[in-house]
Amino acid sequence: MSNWNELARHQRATEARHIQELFADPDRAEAFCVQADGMRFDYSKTNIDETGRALLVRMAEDAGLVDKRAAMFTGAQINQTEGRAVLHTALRAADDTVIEVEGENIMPELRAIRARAYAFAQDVRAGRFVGQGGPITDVVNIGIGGSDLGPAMATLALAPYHDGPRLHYVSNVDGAHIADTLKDLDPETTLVIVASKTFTTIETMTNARTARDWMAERVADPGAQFAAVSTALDKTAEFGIAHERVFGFADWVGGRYSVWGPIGLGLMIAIGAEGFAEFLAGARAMDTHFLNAPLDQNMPVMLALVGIWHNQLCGYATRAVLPYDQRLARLPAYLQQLEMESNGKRVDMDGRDLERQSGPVVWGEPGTNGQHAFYQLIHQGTRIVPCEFLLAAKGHEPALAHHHRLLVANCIAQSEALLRGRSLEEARAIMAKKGLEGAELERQARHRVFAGNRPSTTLIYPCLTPFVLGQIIGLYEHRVFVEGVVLGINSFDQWGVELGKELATALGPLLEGADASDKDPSTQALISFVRNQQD
Ligand SMILES: O=P(O)(O)OC[C@H]1O[C@H](O)[C@H](O)[C@@H](O)[C@@H]1O
Repeated sequence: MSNWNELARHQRATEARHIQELFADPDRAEAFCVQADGMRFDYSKTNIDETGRALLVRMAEDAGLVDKRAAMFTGAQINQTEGRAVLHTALRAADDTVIEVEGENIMPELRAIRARAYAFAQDVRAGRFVGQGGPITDVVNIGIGGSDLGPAMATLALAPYHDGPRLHYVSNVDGAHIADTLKDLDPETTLVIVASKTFTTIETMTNARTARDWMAERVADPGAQFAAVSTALDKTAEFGIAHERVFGFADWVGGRYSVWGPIGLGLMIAIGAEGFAEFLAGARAMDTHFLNAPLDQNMPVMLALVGIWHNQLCGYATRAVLPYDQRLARLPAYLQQLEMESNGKRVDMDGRDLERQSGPVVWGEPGTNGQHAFYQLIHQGTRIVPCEFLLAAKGHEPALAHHHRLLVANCIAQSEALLRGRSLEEARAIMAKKGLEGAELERQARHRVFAGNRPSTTLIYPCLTPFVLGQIIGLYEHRVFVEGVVLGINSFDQWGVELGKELATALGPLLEGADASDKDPSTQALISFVRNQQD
C-alpha cells in the first residue's frame, strides 16, 4: 500500500467538497461508470474524482492485483492458512479450460460430477427419480452458511424460472426451523439433500438426523430419499447415503463460494440444468471481464475500490446493500457471509496486525421496504452510510409494469435525494407555503433539511435472469477478492467462527447440570437461568 498516505491526503483534501460539484464535468456520469456485458455500475454519485480513481487503481496495482488474480484463476495455493488453492471459478470455466492442481487437470472430473448432478436434477424434475409415494413434490436442502445461503438466495432470486418441485432450505439448529418446514410435507414424496462441505457441521448433522427420523416414521427406506453434497465421501457413506446420490467437490472450493457446483443442486432441481448452465455462463462472463478489462474499467475492481474509498479512507464503517428487486431479498444475507466472513480479519497474510480497518459491516433490505424503515437514518442521521443500489430495468411481470415503474422511480429517486439533499432555503420555502412564519417556520424547516452529499452507487441490469444473477454473484465474489488483495488479507479462511463452535460443544453438558463453576459469572448466570426453566 505504498501510496496509501497520498490517497489519504487526497481524501482529506477533497472531503469538504459536495459530490454535486463534480457534475460540473458534463461527462462524469459516463466517465465514472463501468459496463460489463449489459450491466452498468454507476459510481458517479461518490466523491471520487479522477485523481482519486487513479490513486486507487495504482494502489490495487501496487498490491499485486494482476499477478494475484492470475494466481487464483490458475490454481496457486493462495489460501495460505489452509494450504489450498481457490478455484470456485473452475466450477464455471469453459469446458475446454485446463486447470491443474498438483499437476493434474481438474476439469474432466468437475465436468463429470456436474453431468451427474444435472442428470439427477433432471430425473427428480421429470419424475424418473421417485419417492416411496410417487414423484418428488418437495425438496428440503439441509445446510448452513455457504451450504445454504447461496442456493437459498439464488432459488428465491430465480423464482420466475422455478418449474421443478418446491424447494425448502433448513439451516438453523433451532428445532423450530426444521419442525416448521417438515410439518406440511409428505415424507413419501420428499427428497432431502444434506449439503455440507465437511459433513461435520453440528447444525446440519442434527437437522439431517431429525429429517431421517421424520421420514423413517412413514417410509421403509428413508436413506433412498436422501442425497448428499460434500467433500467428505467417507462421512456421507457412514450416514447411509448411497454413493450414486452423493455429489462430491474438492476442498479448493470455499463454502461461501460453492453455489456454482453440486452445492447448487437444489437450484438445479428448481430451475433445471439449462437454467443452471445459464447461471454459470453469467458468472463466466464476469470472470472473463474481470480477467481482461483494464483495471479502471473493471467492474469488480472498481466496486472494490469504491468500497475501500468509503470504508478505509472516509471511515464509513458500514455499507447498505439495497436491491430494488424483491427476489434479491436474501442477497444482503448472502453478502454478509461472502464479504464479512471473507474480509473480516484482524491480521494480514503474514499474521501481522492490519494497519487499516478490515472489511465493512454489510447490511440491507430490499427497496422499497427499507425506505419505510431505516432510510430515515440514511438521509438524516449523523452517520454516513454508503448505499449500493441494485436495480433491474425490467421486471418479470408484464401485466404489472406499473409496479415496476414505481419501483424504478423510487430507486433512482433515492440516489438522487442522497446526492442533492434539500437545503434550508428550500425547506423554509416549503414551510412558508404551508403558512408558517417566524420562529416556528424556522424550527420546522430545520427538521426538513437533508444535507445531501451522501454517496451511493447503482448497479443496473436488464432483468434478473439466471445469466444476470450469475454475473452479479461473480461480481461480488471478485470484489471481495480485490478488497482482500488490497488489504493484504486472506479472504478464503474463516478462523473467526471456530472459538464459538468449540465453546458451544463444551457448554452443552453444562446445560444438563455439569459443573459450570469455571465459567465467568455472566455465563454462569445465563446457564443457571436456563437450567431453572428446565426444572
Ligand atoms: O458446508 P459445511 O462444512 O457444513 O460448513 C458450513 C459453514 O460453516 C462454517 O462454520 C463456516 O463458517 C462457513 O464458511 C461454512 O459455509
